[in-house]
Amino acid sequence: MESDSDSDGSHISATPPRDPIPPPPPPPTLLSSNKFRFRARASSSRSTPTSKSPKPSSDPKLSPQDPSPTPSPLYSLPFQIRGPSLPNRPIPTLETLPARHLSHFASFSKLRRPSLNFQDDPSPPPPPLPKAESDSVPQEPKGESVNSANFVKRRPNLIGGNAPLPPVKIRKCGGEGNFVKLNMNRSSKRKFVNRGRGRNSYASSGRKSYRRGRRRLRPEGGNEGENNSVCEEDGLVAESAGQRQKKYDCDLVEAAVSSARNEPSDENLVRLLKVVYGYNSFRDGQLEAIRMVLAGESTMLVLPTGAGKSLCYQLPAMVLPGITVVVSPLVALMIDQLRHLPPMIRGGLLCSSQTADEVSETLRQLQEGTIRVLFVSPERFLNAEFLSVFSTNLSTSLVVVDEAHCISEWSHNFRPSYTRLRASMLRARLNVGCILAMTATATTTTLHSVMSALAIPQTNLIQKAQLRDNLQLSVSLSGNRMKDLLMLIKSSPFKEVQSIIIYCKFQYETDQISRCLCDNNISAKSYHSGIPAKDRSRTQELFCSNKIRVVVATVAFGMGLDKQDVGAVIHYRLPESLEEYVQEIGRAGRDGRLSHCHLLFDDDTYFKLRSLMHSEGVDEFAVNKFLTEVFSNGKNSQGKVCSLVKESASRKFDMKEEVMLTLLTHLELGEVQYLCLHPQMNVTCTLNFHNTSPVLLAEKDRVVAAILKKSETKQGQYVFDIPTVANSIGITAIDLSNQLQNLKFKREITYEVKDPAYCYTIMEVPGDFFSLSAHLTKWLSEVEICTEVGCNV
Ligand SMILES: Nc1ncnc2c1ncn2[C@@H]1O[C@H](COP(=O)(O)OP(=O)(O)OP(=O)(O)O)[C@@H](O)[C@H]1O
Repeated sequence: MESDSDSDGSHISATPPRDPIPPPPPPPTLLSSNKFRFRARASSSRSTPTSKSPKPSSDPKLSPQDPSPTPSPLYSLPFQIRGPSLPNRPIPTLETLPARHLSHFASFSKLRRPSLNFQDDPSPPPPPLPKAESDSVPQEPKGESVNSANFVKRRPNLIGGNAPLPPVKIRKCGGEGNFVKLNMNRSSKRKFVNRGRGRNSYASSGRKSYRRGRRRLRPEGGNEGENNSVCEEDGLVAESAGQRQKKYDCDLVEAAVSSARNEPSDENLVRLLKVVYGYNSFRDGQLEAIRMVLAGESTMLVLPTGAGKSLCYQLPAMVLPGITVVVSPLVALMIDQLRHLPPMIRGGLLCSSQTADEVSETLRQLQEGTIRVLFVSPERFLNAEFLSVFSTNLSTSLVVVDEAHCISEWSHNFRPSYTRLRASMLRARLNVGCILAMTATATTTTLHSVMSALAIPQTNLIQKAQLRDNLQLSVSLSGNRMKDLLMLIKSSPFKEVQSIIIYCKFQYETDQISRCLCDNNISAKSYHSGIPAKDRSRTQELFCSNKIRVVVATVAFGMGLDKQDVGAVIHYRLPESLEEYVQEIGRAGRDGRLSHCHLLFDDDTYFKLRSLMHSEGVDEFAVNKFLTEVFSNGKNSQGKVCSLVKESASRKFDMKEEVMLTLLTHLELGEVQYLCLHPQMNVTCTLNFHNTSPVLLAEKDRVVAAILKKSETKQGQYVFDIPTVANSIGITAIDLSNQLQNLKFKREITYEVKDPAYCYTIMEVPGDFFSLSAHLTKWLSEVEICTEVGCNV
């Protein structure tokens, strides 16, 4: 019933509402060394005009006969599409340039639409795009809704201290790694067989096992995976993880950990790196970060995607005495990180897709000290059972906040529940002094707010250059995106690319495009937060093991994706901000090879996005109405759990869900604590009685009696609000759902729950709703302004 929201990525919100208003004064610069090395360049002299005539296509599905709407190039056209099935047709490109020429992050809303009169462009305009006529090429739907859900927030370490260190005990391991078993896979009939030599005992009891390293996943009795194709993790190291794993020598590892504990010198750390990972040297920024963490210094680490941030907590996790807690925004990301832990580090994860038994088992192993690295979602910090484990004598040495930019309301991935992650809270709840915040993308303002929330001194920022010379960027104006996308993908250089990610804005688009690609014999799958977690996870596996060529995804895909050989990223629509664009193209070419990033630009999306940015502002009246509803139970609700159904509230107040959650989080964590948020849950229950009559059952069971009292009956079914029934008999919603489970187990009832809702307890009713609404609205609009202008980037 409880929904942590950690499972689907749907809570990775889009940028908070924006308002294109003049920029605020720049916040203080952090460190002079922090500068991204992108250079702004509006146009490139490398552009080469082309004027080839279109030839008829031999591809029956794409017969370009119609000289229809001449695509207006924004700039000259260096980008040629040639292929057997296509005419020599230039895709009109805005620019083709390496990624390092990107300007500092800024909002796309600030992009000035380049003039189309070619006055800057001495070259003749390109020939018209030929019209492709194909049954399998659907036309762009007109008038799409833009309201889609897809728019998506010291105690010193003991090294060198006096505290006793636990003995260095390295798990005797072969090639096995950390298994992830989640009930999200329960419905799958497929079983994956671990080809490693052993298995981790910490794993909970799901049905599907994953193995770390190169995903050698073999479906039992299936064809897929028979060739055991391997997901390349590291283009720099030729040998496979399997080969590396064989080289583990537990005694050597134990000795290396022990030396690093006694003296965390560079030499000892490099030795540990070598014996555990097989790498000869640290990458830029890694050693610096590890040294800081081992010295108990909270650190902000900004390294590009694929630069090796994970190693900066994995290695300390082996050396530090207490456990390492890694906060991650997505279950898929946690699973991936868990899989990639070196086999000698025991890992565990807690997420909403696990059963109560799986959660209890993980917590038990945590208390026993079996788990060294625990992955959790930020919502977990609302969970009393989880926090109670840390109030015992469990020693936590390090908290890692992965994708730390989600903390900042100025960031493009702001996630309200990340706001909870403050140094004071972590210190109070986990008794931890050292925090490592990691991100690949952050503006100066984002960094500033993350570091201030986590009390990371400005001097403890490690930020390395984000040069990605191997990314070739291009843009084309597109009249019919679907058709142009197909042409693009079937033409050089994209047709030679094995792994491609296509980013879309809307969920329906991803499904539509993947179907269209499959119709055209291009293996593709869609990925968005509306797809069940197990299917998304399967899609990611298939992509990583090169069983499918294309993933068509919303923003939900890619954070933490460790696939080195993604050869192309195509943006089907303009992303909302340059920051988002940079993060998404960063998934290409992590193996250092030349990779291609193409953006299909169109006026429609540009104006639609721009108007969205104007229209998303929340007005004071709506905030006032929202507050009135939130506190509608007023003082009578003392200690009782109130709920606000997300979907209906969003419609009623015309507010996006993440704006509502932002407001609620502010009401909890602002200057005055007006409320206390609980985990989100489905609050509407529809129940059927089976064996015993409801009245008889109610005589023996007070829960049933309360249900009968507080329900509406609809066609013989009892419909009730879970918090209302729980409040009426003074139990928690969790207790209530446990009792319902019991009754279900005894075959007395069956029930279904729906309507995800924010749940909270009122701590204090605001005295003046008007001034609070004014304050909150002002705060939100400051966020908007700052996000709009890219905040001093
Ligand atoms: N010192 C090193 N030498 C060689 N390879 C390394 C080194 N450190 C890390 N790697 C490899 O680089 C790859 C990427 O590492 P990792 O996944 O930690 O990157 P990341 O920075 O966390 O990326 P993302 O931002 O996408 O999460 C991994 O395969 C890892 O084994």
